[in-house]
Amino acid sequence: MITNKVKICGMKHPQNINSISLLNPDFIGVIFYPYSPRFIGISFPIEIFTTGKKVGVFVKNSIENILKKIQKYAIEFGQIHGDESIEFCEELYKNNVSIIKVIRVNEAFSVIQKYTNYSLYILFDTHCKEFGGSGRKFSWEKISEYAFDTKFLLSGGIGIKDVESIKNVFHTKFFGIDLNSKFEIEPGNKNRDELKRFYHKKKFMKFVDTKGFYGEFGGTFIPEMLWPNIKELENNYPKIIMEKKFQYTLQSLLKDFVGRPTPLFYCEELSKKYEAKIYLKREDLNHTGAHKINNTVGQALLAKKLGKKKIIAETGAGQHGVATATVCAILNMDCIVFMGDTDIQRQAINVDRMKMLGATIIPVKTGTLKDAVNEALRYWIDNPESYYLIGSVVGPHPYPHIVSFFQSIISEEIQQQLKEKEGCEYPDYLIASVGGGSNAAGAFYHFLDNLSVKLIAAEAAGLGLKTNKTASSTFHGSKGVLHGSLTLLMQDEYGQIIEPYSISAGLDYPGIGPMHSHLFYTNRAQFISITDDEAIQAGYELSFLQGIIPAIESAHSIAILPKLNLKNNEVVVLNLSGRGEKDMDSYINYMNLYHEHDR
Ligand SMILES: O=C(O)c1ccccc1NCC(=O)[C@H](O)[C@H](O)COP(=O)(O)O
Repeated sequence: MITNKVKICGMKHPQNINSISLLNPDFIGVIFYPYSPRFIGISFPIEIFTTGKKVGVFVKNSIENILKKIQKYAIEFGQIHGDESIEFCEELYKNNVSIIKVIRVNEAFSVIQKYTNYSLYILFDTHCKEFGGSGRKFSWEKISEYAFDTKFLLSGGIGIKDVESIKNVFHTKFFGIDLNSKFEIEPGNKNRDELKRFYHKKKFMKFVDTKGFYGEFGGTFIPEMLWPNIKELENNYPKIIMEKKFQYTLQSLLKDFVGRPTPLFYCEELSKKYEAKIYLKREDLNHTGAHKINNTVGQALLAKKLGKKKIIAETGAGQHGVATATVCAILNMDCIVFMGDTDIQRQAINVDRMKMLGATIIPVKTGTLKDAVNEALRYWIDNPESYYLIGSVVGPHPYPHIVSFFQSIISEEIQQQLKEKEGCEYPDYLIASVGGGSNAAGAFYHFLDNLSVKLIAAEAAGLGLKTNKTASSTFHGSKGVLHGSLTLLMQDEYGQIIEPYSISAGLDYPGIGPMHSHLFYTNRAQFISITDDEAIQAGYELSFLQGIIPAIESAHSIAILPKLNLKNNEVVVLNLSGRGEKDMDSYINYMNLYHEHDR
């Protein structure tokens, strides 16, 4: 389990506190122990704390002093480090102090019992003569002996290298971690960049287990011949992605080449119509016209680091193919794109774009996206020196994890932008369309554990749920293995894949990624099916109301709006995953047919 709570302890300079507050720690600790090099001083302007619950750290202090400090600085928690008597704790408790009792681990855990009635949390720290801030770890195995109900934080020498082991602490009372000296430039002065990297890494390892399962979905179900390729990727990706240099190159490209951050646009007319506050996350404004490039930049850099020179990719709507060809062009890599011939016809302009960017297109006979994936996997078996750059949160582990992580920039930005615009980091509703599910995975990512955010996934119902022309994988799907992972897919009684259909080339995939299957099974996200008709109408509505022609994939999300019972002032964020130029023929043909039918 990876816990969400982080306490950052021991800053003593106002400027430093200010900049660390911007990372939104859950708790900020200041030290009132004069013998500590992190002692906050006698008169400190503590009103500068902007976020996080304030924790005062006290060692062998008197009750009177503790209460005075707590009152003066409006402190919310008293962390006590001495060998306090039970009467001492009781007195603080009676004075409404929320106690964090520190247990220096070399004591028998039975000693904790007497404190549990009066402490809100226990903080386990390494036993040392300084009482805290030693930078030394204790053996976390000992924690398995802890059997009381009070939640605990882990502390003592925790650094950036510990993220993996934190994730492997399985204890129901494990509540948070405390960071201190391992993130310092000098005592009392925290290194914001290092802390940022820690947060980043912690978020990265969230949700998926080490074998690539999201709950019961995911994993690696592949032919033996692919095993070495997958293992090479699995063994190297966390290390490479977390490297400072890799992150620097990735962030620079996202900013200067892709054009991030994309705007969060308030839609006045849509908001009036649906009586809510509706925002669009403008992924359509990315270079190449969709969210797909967030992932291709990341994976192509990863491939380069692995020493690969040739990229292979599949594409449905052509957006992933174009994004891959674009990145290969700028990074000077060979690019082969597999594409179903049905899609080649529907997305002719994207085919031309890929060719112009230098990619080789391999048509897959009588096929769409699923056939393109099959063919790409076959090619990869025969050409293991190449890198398979998957475009959605599908495929064997670690692909769903890698793709969702590279797309998580979407929700990271939404959080920051909502804070600026609404003063709150999260919306009431977050809506995104799901084919394989990469744009939705990115838009949901940082909100997954905030249960007050209602996650809505728009699936393609095609001509209707009751027809055989549909791509609603949750409605028609059952558990099975698709393209290397256990997930929900549309299959017949013999386990053969049912051909999906949607007017949107990007949504007619016969399954959804394992993360989405898990969100569906656990009811964390609601999946709503949208017909071609509804999507096209919604695409026209967004065009004339807001001046934005959406990709038909994204129009499925717009079509969700009338289906929600929105209340005034509820904040809705819709991920506008792509722009509609590539779909002009489909829009126009559909409307012509519609009007012919009317006549
Ligand atoms: O940090 C100090 O100097 C300190 C001194 C005396 C008592 C407590 C102190 N720190 C408060 C903490 O709870 C620390 O964050 C905890 O001991 C972990 O520190 P570290 O080992 O440096 O990560």
